[in-house]
Amino acid sequence: MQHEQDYIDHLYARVDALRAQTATAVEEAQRPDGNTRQARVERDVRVAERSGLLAALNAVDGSLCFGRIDLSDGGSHHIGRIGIREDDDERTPILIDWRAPVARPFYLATGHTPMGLRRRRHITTLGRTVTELHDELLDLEDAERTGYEDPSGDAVLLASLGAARTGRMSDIVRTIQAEQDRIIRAPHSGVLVVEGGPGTGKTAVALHRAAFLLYEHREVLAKRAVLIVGPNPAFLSYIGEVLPSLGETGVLLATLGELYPGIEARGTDSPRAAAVKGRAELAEALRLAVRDRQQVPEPGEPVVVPHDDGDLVLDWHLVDEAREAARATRLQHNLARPHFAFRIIDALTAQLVERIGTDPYGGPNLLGPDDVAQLGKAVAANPEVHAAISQLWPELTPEEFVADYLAEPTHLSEEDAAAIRRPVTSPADWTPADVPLLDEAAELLGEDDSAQRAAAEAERQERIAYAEGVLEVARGSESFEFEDTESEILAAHDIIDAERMAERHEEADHRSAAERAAADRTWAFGHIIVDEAQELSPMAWRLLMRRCPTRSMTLVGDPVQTSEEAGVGSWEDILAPYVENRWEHTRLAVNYRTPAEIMELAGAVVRAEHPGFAPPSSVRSTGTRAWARQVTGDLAAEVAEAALAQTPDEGRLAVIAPRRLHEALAARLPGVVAGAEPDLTRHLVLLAPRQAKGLEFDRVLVVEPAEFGTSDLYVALTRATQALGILHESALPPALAEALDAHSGSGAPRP
Ligand SMILES: Nc1ncnc2c1ncn2[C@@H]1O[C@H](COP(=O)(O)OP(=O)(O)OP(=O)(O)O)[C@@H](O)[C@H]1O
Repeated sequence: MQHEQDYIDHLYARVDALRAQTATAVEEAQRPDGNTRQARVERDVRVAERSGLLAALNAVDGSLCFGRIDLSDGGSHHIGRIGIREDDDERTPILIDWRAPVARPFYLATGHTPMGLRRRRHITTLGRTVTELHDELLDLEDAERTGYEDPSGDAVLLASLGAARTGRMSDIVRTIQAEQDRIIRAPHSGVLVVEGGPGTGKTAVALHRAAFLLYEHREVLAKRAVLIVGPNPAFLSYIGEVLPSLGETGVLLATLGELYPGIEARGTDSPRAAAVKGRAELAEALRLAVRDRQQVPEPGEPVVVPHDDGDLVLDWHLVDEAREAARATRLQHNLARPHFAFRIIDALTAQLVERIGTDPYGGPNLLGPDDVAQLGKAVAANPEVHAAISQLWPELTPEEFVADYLAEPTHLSEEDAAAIRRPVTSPADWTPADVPLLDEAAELLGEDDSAQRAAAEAERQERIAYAEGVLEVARGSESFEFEDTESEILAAHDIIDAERMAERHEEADHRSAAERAAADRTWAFGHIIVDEAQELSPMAWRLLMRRCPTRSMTLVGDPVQTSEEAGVGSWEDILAPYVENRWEHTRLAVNYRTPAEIMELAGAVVRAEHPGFAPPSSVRSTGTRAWARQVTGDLAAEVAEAALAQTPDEGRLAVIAPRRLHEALAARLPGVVAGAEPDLTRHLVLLAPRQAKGLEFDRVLVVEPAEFGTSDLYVALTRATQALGILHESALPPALAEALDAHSGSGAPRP
């Protein structure tokens, strides 16, 4: 133990030295040092490089090193959250990043396939103090014993699974299991689907995969960013600390409702409305609705444009011709509009030329080319003409267009139109299901961004000039001790081309790639991870696929837990339109969260609907069975009483109840606000079943389960890591009652 303590002390001494050095460098670099270009360049380089390093060093403090592998050839490596090198001439690695190939046997080696290892050691620390060691012998011939042998090999895993929850997901880097490791390190390209029941570590694996990909493909991914899509804001805050704890910040976490810049979709739809808005047919309906906005007057009812030299007339024939010509460009609505306008202006000018220049004696038109050009300009500048063009082919923003469409939906059955008909009168009315419609509209309408593009090119030139200065400085600056020599922080030295450097650092824009991506609807992400992927509608998939033209994606989900009516039940249905059958499917089968006793109940509930259903097998049992109690008095009062009695001092309790009970419950539960985004860091949390998706708590009280659909009930029952109780007024769903009875045959505890 002392030996490990000494080693860890040495690692921390190195980290402290690096940190002090870095903090001073950041401080110095931030000091105003004149306004010259060179000074600005130097300062930006230093601040950017050192701040990134400092953030990573701070993130891993207290949990730096967690393992050691002893090799058959006598060597050994310590494994940690980041890589660190010694301050010597060889820059000897003294801590190996868990993502490096050298660390891989730590996760995969078995007695059967030892991968060159003699021993695997788990090091547990509290702050900087080593508290426990657990060794696994992988070479059974090896007679040497350390006294820390863990014959089962899973003491560290079981301790972490049984630990009290904090309301924030923690990383699993110490105990990644082999089946999970293979997914985390799977190749970057293509679509990988990870399916598994509740608690099988899908979310954990997805997040560690993001960290791994950022390490392995930093060059591309730091520039293009990784997008992680989760079901709701509470879930994102639940998982939000996992990547920073691994030293990674270059990731954008977002719900679907946040993926249209400028809109915060906080409104709610009825399940039926969300389902209709999510259907793929909406794409065609919107396309046709855009065409409907390109109008021609009825025959015999021309649009008349008042003019000093006599009214100008836009009849059916003339407008139709202009419209066909504009459509023939195959440009999006707003981009084709100038073509339409040009034809109309041309035709109106011809009318004027005809009227003004006609030779009363029958000769050729009296106007010369200059006169005609002059008239054309006057027509083009005429506000009445503009008004007529806008009436026939309006310039539309996606927001205006979708709001108009929702006020009067077209190209849908009357029933579907009625389900989604709703005025959008303020930005607060937008719902998450509207976001894919807005995005679709933006694609159909197009944006005349030629001015922005010219400005961007000018800015790019400026950046290249600036990067030349950056290179000068970067070449002279010292490197860091990160073991990862490919790290973005280090790589400034290797880059010889100022143009690439300009693209890569984009120093003129101080936002990170993730920040820039968040503000840009057309951003192409380097990789997209979708959690609870089964819930997304076909329209949402269209949006996500547009954000990832390379189709480098990891989709994790569990079709059995689908609760959204709009959700797509099968991976084939989701993916076939985009990648046909070119996608990998992989399954996780072990439940690390829910004890076996609870999982049996949850499995029975689903089996009542799907007889062949096999839930994932739980890795542990607690010996504590679930309990249920029928309430005859005031349900909210009894739930509150039970919740308060059982809220742990350490850890978390969730009450999962139908929304209709939330106000009554919130009134009785301290610190709980009905309708608000739940604060998961509180010891007691109130949730509707759908808000519970993806989350977990030490204890869970499920209230009135007869009001939940099967998948919602399955989700609710599988959230507990320790204990589950059920309180109900109405009869229990029969499958649940039966399963509880089977348990109580052996005496289920009733509090
Ligand atoms: N290898 C592991 N070591 C330690 N803990 C793990 C491991 N794998 C998973 N866990 C833990 O198991 C719990 C469930 O994991 P996670 O939330 O990722 O499951 P999930 O499959 O996404 O579940 P759900 O479908 O219910 O959302 C988490 O507490 C996670 O930290």
